[in-house]
Amino acid sequence: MFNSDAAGVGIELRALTKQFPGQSAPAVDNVTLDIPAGELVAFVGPSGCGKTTTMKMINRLVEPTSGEIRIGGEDVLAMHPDHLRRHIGYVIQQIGLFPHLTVGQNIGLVPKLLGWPAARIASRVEELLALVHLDPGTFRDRYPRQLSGGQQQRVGVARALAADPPVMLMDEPFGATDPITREHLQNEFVKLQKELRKTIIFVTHDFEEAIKLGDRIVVLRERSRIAQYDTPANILAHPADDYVAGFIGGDATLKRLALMTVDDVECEDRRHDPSLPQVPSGTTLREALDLMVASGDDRCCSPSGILTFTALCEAAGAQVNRERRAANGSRVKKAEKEKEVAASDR
Ligand SMILES: Nc1ncnc2c1ncn2[C@@H]1O[C@H](COP(=O)(O)OP(=O)(O)OP(=O)(O)O)[C@@H](O)[C@H]1O
Repeated sequence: MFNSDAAGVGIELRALTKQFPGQSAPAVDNVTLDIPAGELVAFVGPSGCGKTTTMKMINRLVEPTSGEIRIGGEDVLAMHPDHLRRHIGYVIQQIGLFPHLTVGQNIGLVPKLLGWPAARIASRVEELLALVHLDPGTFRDRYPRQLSGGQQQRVGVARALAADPPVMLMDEPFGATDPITREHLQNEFVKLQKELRKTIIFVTHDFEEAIKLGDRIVVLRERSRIAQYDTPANILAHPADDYVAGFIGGDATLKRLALMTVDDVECEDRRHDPSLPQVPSGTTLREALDLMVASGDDRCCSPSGILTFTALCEAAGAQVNRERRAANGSRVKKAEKEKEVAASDR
Protein backbone atom coordinates (compact mmCIF):
# COMPACT_ATOMS: atom_id res chain seq x y z
CA MET A 1 0.00 0.00 0.00
CA PHE A 2 1.92 3.11 1.19
CA ASN A 3 5.64 3.42 0.42
CA SER A 4 6.71 2.67 3.94
CA ASP A 5 10.16 2.09 5.38
CA ALA A 6 10.96 1.25 8.99
CA ALA A 7 10.51 4.92 9.97
CA GLY A 8 6.86 4.99 8.79
CA VAL A 9 5.19 7.36 6.38
CA GLY A 10 4.63 11.10 6.35
CA ILE A 11 1.33 12.82 5.55
CA GLU A 12 1.19 15.87 3.27
CA LEU A 13 -1.87 18.09 3.01
CA ARG A 14 -1.85 20.63 0.19
CA ALA A 15 -4.42 23.43 -0.07
CA LEU A 16 -6.99 21.06 1.39
CA THR A 17 -10.50 22.52 1.32
CA LYS A 18 -13.98 21.28 2.19
CA GLN A 19 -17.07 23.27 1.35
CA PHE A 20 -20.21 21.50 2.56
CA PRO A 21 -23.23 22.08 0.35
CA GLY A 22 -25.49 24.89 1.59
CA GLN A 23 -22.81 26.40 3.90
CA SER A 24 -21.74 30.00 3.34
CA ALA A 25 -18.07 29.39 4.17
CA PRO A 26 -15.80 26.35 3.82
CA ALA A 27 -15.47 24.16 6.94
CA VAL A 28 -11.79 23.68 6.04
CA ASP A 29 -10.12 26.38 4.02
CA ASN A 30 -6.89 25.84 2.11
CA VAL A 31 -4.92 23.84 4.70
CA THR A 32 -1.31 22.99 3.89
CA LEU A 33 0.55 20.89 6.43
CA ASP A 34 3.30 18.26 6.63
CA ILE A 35 3.07 15.57 9.31
CA PRO A 36 6.50 13.92 9.67
CA ALA A 37 6.76 10.13 9.60
CA GLY A 38 6.58 8.49 13.01
CA GLU A 39 5.36 11.61 14.84
CA LEU A 40 2.19 12.31 16.76
CA VAL A 41 0.70 15.66 15.77
CA ALA A 42 -2.10 16.97 17.96
CA PHE A 43 -4.80 19.18 16.42
CA VAL A 44 -6.28 21.62 18.92
CA GLY A 45 -8.82 24.33 18.24
CA PRO A 46 -12.26 25.53 19.27
CA SER A 47 -15.39 23.50 18.67
CA GLY A 48 -16.50 23.68 15.04
CA CYS A 49 -13.14 24.87 13.67
CA GLY A 50 -12.94 21.89 11.33
CA LYS A 51 -10.61 19.44 13.14
CA THR A 52 -12.78 16.38 12.52
CA THR A 53 -13.54 17.37 8.92
CA THR A 54 -9.80 17.72 8.20
CA MET A 55 -9.13 14.32 9.73
CA LYS A 56 -12.02 12.62 7.94
CA MET A 57 -10.74 13.86 4.60
CA ILE A 58 -7.52 11.91 5.20
CA ASN A 59 -9.36 8.56 5.34
CA ARG A 60 -11.95 9.76 2.81
CA LEU A 61 -14.94 9.60 5.17
CA VAL A 62 -15.40 13.16 3.87
CA GLU A 63 -14.46 13.89 0.25
CA PRO A 64 -12.39 17.07 -0.16
CA THR A 65 -13.75 19.81 -2.41
CA SER A 66 -10.23 20.58 -3.58
CA GLY A 67 -6.60 20.09 -2.62
CA GLU A 68 -4.26 17.13 -2.30
CA ILE A 69 -3.47 14.49 0.32
CA ARG A 70 -0.41 12.27 0.13
CA ILE A 71 0.56 9.50 2.50
CA GLY A 72 4.06 8.11 2.06
CA GLY A 73 4.13 10.12 -1.19
CA GLU A 74 1.05 8.35 -2.59
CA ASP A 75 -2.01 10.20 -3.76
CA VAL A 76 -4.79 9.28 -1.34
CA LEU A 77 -7.53 10.71 -3.55
CA ALA A 78 -6.59 8.27 -6.33
CA MET A 79 -7.09 5.22 -4.05
CA HIS A 80 -10.23 3.23 -3.45
CA PRO A 81 -11.65 4.56 -0.14
CA ASP A 82 -12.34 1.09 1.35
CA HIS A 83 -8.87 -0.10 0.46
CA LEU A 84 -7.37 3.09 1.92
CA ARG A 85 -9.30 2.77 5.20
CA ARG A 86 -8.02 -0.75 5.82
CA HIS A 87 -4.53 0.73 6.00
CA ILE A 88 -5.29 3.64 8.30
CA GLY A 89 -6.14 3.02 11.96
CA TYR A 90 -9.10 5.07 13.18
CA VAL A 91 -10.08 5.63 16.81
CA ILE A 92 -13.02 7.83 17.78
CA GLN A 93 -14.56 9.04 21.01
CA GLN A 94 -17.73 6.97 20.53
CA ILE A 95 -15.42 3.92 20.16
CA GLY A 96 -17.68 2.29 17.57
CA LEU A 97 -17.16 -1.34 18.62
CA PHE A 98 -19.71 -3.69 17.08
CA PRO A 99 -21.96 -4.78 19.98
CA HIS A 100 -22.83 -8.17 18.50
CA LEU A 101 -19.16 -9.14 18.01
CA THR A 102 -16.83 -10.27 20.79
CA VAL A 103 -13.76 -8.23 21.70
CA GLY A 104 -11.59 -10.69 19.73
CA GLN A 105 -13.85 -10.50 16.67
CA ASN A 106 -13.89 -6.69 16.83
CA ILE A 107 -10.09 -6.55 16.91
CA GLY A 108 -9.76 -9.17 14.18
CA LEU A 109 -12.16 -7.43 11.81
CA VAL A 110 -9.71 -5.61 9.53
CA PRO A 111 -7.18 -8.50 9.39
CA LYS A 112 -10.13 -10.72 8.36
CA LEU A 113 -11.11 -8.28 5.61
CA LEU A 114 -7.47 -8.31 4.49
CA GLY A 115 -7.69 -12.10 4.18
CA TRP A 116 -5.33 -13.13 6.99
CA PRO A 117 -5.47 -16.84 7.97
CA ALA A 118 -7.45 -17.54 11.18
CA ALA A 119 -4.40 -18.63 13.18
CA ARG A 120 -2.56 -15.38 12.39
CA ILE A 121 -5.61 -13.33 13.38
CA ALA A 122 -5.93 -15.25 16.67
CA SER A 123 -2.31 -14.66 17.61
CA ARG A 124 -2.54 -10.96 16.61
CA VAL A 125 -5.63 -10.55 18.85
CA GLU A 126 -3.74 -12.09 21.79
CA GLU A 127 -0.74 -9.87 21.15
CA LEU A 128 -2.81 -6.67 20.91
CA LEU A 129 -4.90 -7.38 24.00
CA ALA A 130 -1.69 -7.85 25.97
CA LEU A 131 -0.29 -4.63 24.45
CA VAL A 132 -3.25 -2.59 25.72
CA HIS A 133 -3.11 -4.30 29.13
CA LEU A 134 -6.21 -6.49 28.86
CA ASP A 135 -5.76 -10.13 29.78
CA PRO A 136 -6.57 -12.09 26.59
CA GLY A 137 -8.05 -15.05 28.51
CA THR A 138 -10.47 -12.77 30.37
CA PHE A 139 -11.46 -10.34 27.62
CA ARG A 140 -11.17 -12.08 24.22
CA ASP A 141 -14.63 -13.63 24.29
CA ARG A 142 -16.49 -10.87 26.11
CA TYR A 143 -18.93 -8.52 24.37
CA PRO A 144 -18.34 -4.74 24.43
CA ARG A 145 -21.26 -4.15 26.84
CA GLN A 146 -19.44 -6.31 29.42
CA LEU A 147 -16.50 -3.85 29.49
CA SER A 148 -15.98 -0.52 31.28
CA GLY A 149 -15.61 2.65 29.21
CA GLY A 150 -11.82 2.66 29.67
CA GLN A 151 -11.57 -1.02 28.70
CA GLN A 152 -13.69 -0.40 25.59
CA GLN A 153 -11.43 2.49 24.64
CA ARG A 154 -8.39 0.17 24.94
CA VAL A 155 -10.11 -2.32 22.64
CA GLY A 156 -10.74 0.58 20.23
CA VAL A 157 -7.00 1.33 20.18
CA ALA A 158 -6.16 -2.38 19.75
CA ARG A 159 -8.62 -2.64 16.87
CA ALA A 160 -7.08 0.38 15.12
CA LEU A 161 -3.62 -1.20 15.47
CA ALA A 162 -4.75 -4.65 14.28
CA ALA A 163 -3.33 -4.65 10.75
CA ASP A 164 -0.29 -2.63 11.87
CA PRO A 165 -1.20 0.47 9.84
CA PRO A 166 1.58 3.07 9.45
CA VAL A 167 -0.96 5.86 10.03
CA MET A 168 -3.48 6.35 12.82
CA LEU A 169 -6.21 8.98 13.03
CA MET A 170 -7.51 9.52 16.55
CA ASP A 171 -10.47 11.82 17.16
CA GLU A 172 -10.77 12.65 20.87
CA PRO A 173 -10.17 8.96 21.64
CA PHE A 174 -10.07 9.44 25.42
CA GLY A 175 -12.62 12.27 25.54
CA ALA A 176 -15.50 10.26 26.97
CA THR A 177 -13.60 8.75 29.91
CA ASP A 178 -13.39 10.10 33.46
CA PRO A 179 -10.27 12.15 34.34
CA ILE A 180 -8.47 9.32 36.16
CA THR A 181 -9.07 6.71 33.44
CA ARG A 182 -8.15 9.33 30.87
CA GLU A 183 -4.81 10.05 32.51
CA HIS A 184 -4.14 6.33 32.74
CA LEU A 185 -4.97 5.76 29.06
CA GLN A 186 -2.82 8.76 28.07
CA ASN A 187 0.16 7.44 30.05
CA GLU A 188 -0.21 3.98 28.51
CA PHE A 189 -0.53 5.50 25.08
CA VAL A 190 2.64 7.62 25.47
CA LYS A 191 4.57 4.42 26.26
CA LEU A 192 2.97 2.53 23.38
CA GLN A 193 3.74 5.25 20.83
CA LYS A 194 7.38 5.43 22.00
CA GLU A 195 7.62 1.80 20.91
CA LEU A 196 5.44 1.88 17.79
CA ARG A 197 6.34 5.29 16.27
CA LYS A 198 3.23 5.42 14.10
CA THR A 199 2.39 8.59 12.20
CA ILE A 200 -0.59 9.87 14.18
CA ILE A 201 -3.02 12.75 13.93
CA PHE A 202 -4.72 13.21 17.28
CA VAL A 203 -7.66 15.60 17.64
CA THR A 204 -8.31 17.00 21.09
CA HIS A 205 -10.05 19.90 22.83
CA ASP A 206 -7.63 19.60 25.68
CA PHE A 207 -4.40 21.59 25.37
CA GLU A 208 -2.82 19.67 28.25
CA GLU A 209 -3.48 16.40 26.43
CA ALA A 210 -1.89 17.89 23.29
CA ILE A 211 1.21 18.85 25.31
CA LYS A 212 1.47 15.45 26.90
CA LEU A 213 1.03 13.37 23.75
CA GLY A 214 2.13 15.57 20.85
CA ASP A 215 5.58 15.63 19.27
CA ARG A 216 4.08 18.72 17.63
CA ILE A 217 0.87 20.66 18.03
CA VAL A 218 -1.20 22.44 15.38
CA VAL A 219 -3.31 25.22 16.91
CA LEU A 220 -6.22 25.87 14.55
CA ARG A 221 -8.44 28.90 14.06
CA GLU A 222 -11.85 28.81 12.43
CA ARG A 223 -11.96 26.90 9.12
CA SER A 224 -8.87 24.97 10.20
CA ARG A 225 -6.56 27.86 9.43
CA ILE A 226 -3.24 27.22 11.14
CA ALA A 227 -2.43 29.67 13.94
CA GLN A 228 0.79 27.88 14.96
CA TYR A 229 2.49 24.58 14.20
CA ASP A 230 5.43 23.72 16.43
CA THR A 231 6.67 21.54 19.27
CA PRO A 232 4.83 21.85 22.62
CA ALA A 233 7.91 23.45 24.23
CA ASN A 234 8.20 26.09 21.51
CA ILE A 235 4.49 26.89 21.56
CA LEU A 236 4.58 27.31 25.34
CA ALA A 237 7.72 29.44 25.21
CA HIS A 238 6.79 31.49 22.13
CA PRO A 239 3.08 31.56 21.35
CA ALA A 240 2.69 33.06 17.85
CA ASP A 241 0.02 35.57 18.90
CA ASP A 242 -2.68 36.36 21.46
CA TYR A 243 -4.99 33.70 20.03
CA VAL A 244 -2.45 30.94 20.74
CA ALA A 245 -1.55 32.49 24.12
CA GLY A 246 -5.27 32.36 24.96
CA PHE A 247 -5.26 28.61 24.32
CA ILE A 248 -2.28 28.05 26.59
CA GLY A 249 -3.89 30.04 29.39
CA GLY A 250 -2.08 31.86 32.19
CA ASP A 251 -0.15 28.87 33.51
CA ALA A 252 2.47 28.28 30.81
CA THR A 253 5.16 27.50 33.40
CA LEU A 254 2.99 24.88 35.08
CA LYS A 255 2.25 23.33 31.70
CA ARG A 256 5.94 23.39 30.89
CA LEU A 257 6.56 21.26 33.99
CA ALA A 258 4.48 18.56 32.29
CA LEU A 259 7.12 18.35 29.55
CA MET A 260 9.97 17.52 31.94
CA THR A 261 10.44 14.48 34.13
CA VAL A 262 12.23 13.94 37.44
CA ASP A 263 14.98 12.27 35.39
CA ASP A 264 15.81 15.70 33.88
CA VAL A 265 16.75 17.14 37.30
CA GLU A 266 20.15 16.60 38.86
CA CYS A 267 19.60 16.17 42.63
CA GLU A 268 22.24 17.65 44.95
CA ASP A 269 21.35 15.25 47.74
CA ARG A 270 21.64 11.78 46.19
CA ARG A 271 20.39 9.85 49.22
CA HIS A 272 17.33 7.63 49.07
CA ASP A 273 14.92 8.65 51.82
CA PRO A 274 12.04 6.14 52.23
CA SER A 275 10.15 8.51 54.56
CA LEU A 276 9.53 11.00 51.72
CA PRO A 277 6.85 10.65 48.99
CA GLN A 278 8.39 8.49 46.24
CA VAL A 279 8.37 9.45 42.56
CA PRO A 280 9.48 6.78 40.07
CA SER A 281 11.50 7.44 36.92
CA GLY A 282 9.34 8.99 34.18
CA THR A 283 7.20 11.04 36.63
CA THR A 284 6.65 14.52 35.19
CA LEU A 285 7.71 17.54 37.23
CA ARG A 286 4.06 18.58 37.22
CA GLU A 287 3.09 15.27 38.87
CA ALA A 288 5.97 15.64 41.34
CA LEU A 289 4.72 19.14 42.21
CA ASP A 290 1.16 17.82 42.69
CA LEU A 291 2.53 15.19 45.03
CA MET A 292 4.47 17.77 47.06
CA VAL A 293 1.35 19.93 47.41
CA ALA A 294 -0.84 16.94 48.33
CA SER A 295 1.64 15.58 50.90
CA GLY A 296 2.47 18.99 52.37
CA ASP A 297 6.19 18.32 51.94
CA ASP A 298 8.44 20.43 49.73
CA ARG A 299 10.59 17.42 48.92
CA CYS A 300 10.11 14.04 47.33
CA CYS A 301 12.41 11.15 46.59
CA SER A 302 13.28 10.43 42.95
CA PRO A 303 15.57 7.65 41.64
CA SER A 304 18.45 10.16 41.50
CA GLY A 305 17.99 11.49 45.04
CA ILE A 306 15.97 14.05 46.98
CA LEU A 307 14.10 16.44 44.68
CA THR A 308 13.32 19.76 46.34
CA PHE A 309 10.70 22.35 45.38
CA THR A 310 13.52 24.84 44.74
CA ALA A 311 15.34 22.47 42.39
CA LEU A 312 12.07 21.82 40.57
CA CYS A 313 11.48 25.58 40.06
CA GLU A 314 15.07 26.06 38.95
CA ALA A 315 14.78 23.24 36.43
CA ALA A 316 11.66 24.86 34.90
CA GLY A 317 13.40 28.26 34.87
CA ALA A 318 16.55 26.83 33.30
CA GLN A 319 14.45 25.29 30.56
CA VAL A 320 12.80 28.66 29.82
CA ASN A 321 16.22 30.34 29.69
CA ARG A 322 17.67 27.62 27.42
CA GLU A 323 14.73 28.04 25.03
CA ARG A 324 15.07 31.85 25.06
CA ARG A 325 18.81 31.53 24.30
CA ALA A 326 18.12 29.04 21.48
CA ALA A 327 15.43 31.31 20.02
CA ASN A 328 17.72 34.38 20.24
CA GLY A 329 20.56 32.36 18.70
CA SER A 330 18.44 31.30 15.74
CA ARG A 331 17.18 34.89 15.28
CA VAL A 332 20.80 36.15 15.20
CA LYS A 333 21.77 33.42 12.72
CA LYS A 334 18.78 34.28 10.52
CA ALA A 335 19.69 38.00 10.57
CA GLU A 336 23.31 37.18 9.69
CA LYS A 337 22.16 34.94 6.83
CA GLU A 338 19.87 37.70 5.52
CA LYS A 339 22.80 40.16 5.66
CA GLU A 340 24.98 37.70 3.69
CA VAL A 341 22.27 37.20 1.06
CA ALA A 342 21.74 40.98 0.78
CA ALA A 343 25.52 41.53 0.41
CA SER A 344 25.85 38.85 -2.28
CA ASP A 345 22.89 40.38 -4.20
CA ARG A 346 24.66 43.75 -4.36
N1 LIG B 1 -21.82 16.84 7.06
C1 LIG B 1 -21.79 18.16 7.27
N2 LIG B 1 -22.62 18.98 6.57
C2 LIG B 1 -22.60 20.31 6.78
N3 LIG B 1 -21.77 20.94 7.63
C3 LIG B 1 -20.94 20.18 8.35
C4 LIG B 1 -20.90 18.75 8.21
N4 LIG B 1 -19.96 18.26 9.04
C5 LIG B 1 -19.42 19.33 9.69
N5 LIG B 1 -20.02 20.48 9.27
C6 LIG B 1 -19.70 21.83 9.72
O1 LIG B 1 -18.32 22.07 9.50
C7 LIG B 1 -17.74 22.81 10.57
C8 LIG B 1 -16.55 22.05 11.15
O2 LIG B 1 -17.04 20.87 11.83
P1 LIG B 1 -16.06 19.83 12.50
O3 LIG B 1 -16.88 18.73 13.07
O4 LIG B 1 -15.00 19.47 11.56
O5 LIG B 1 -15.44 20.72 13.66
P2 LIG B 1 -14.57 20.27 14.93
O6 LIG B 1 -13.48 21.27 15.05
O7 LIG B 1 -14.16 18.86 14.78
O8 LIG B 1 -15.62 20.46 16.08
P3 LIG B 1 -15.76 19.72 17.51
O9 LIG B 1 -14.49 20.03 18.25
O10 LIG B 1 -16.96 20.36 18.11
O11 LIG B 1 -15.91 18.25 17.22
C9 LIG B 1 -18.86 23.06 11.57
O12 LIG B 1 -19.37 24.34 11.34
C10 LIG B 1 -19.88 21.99 11.23
O13 LIG B 1 -21.18 22.44 11.51
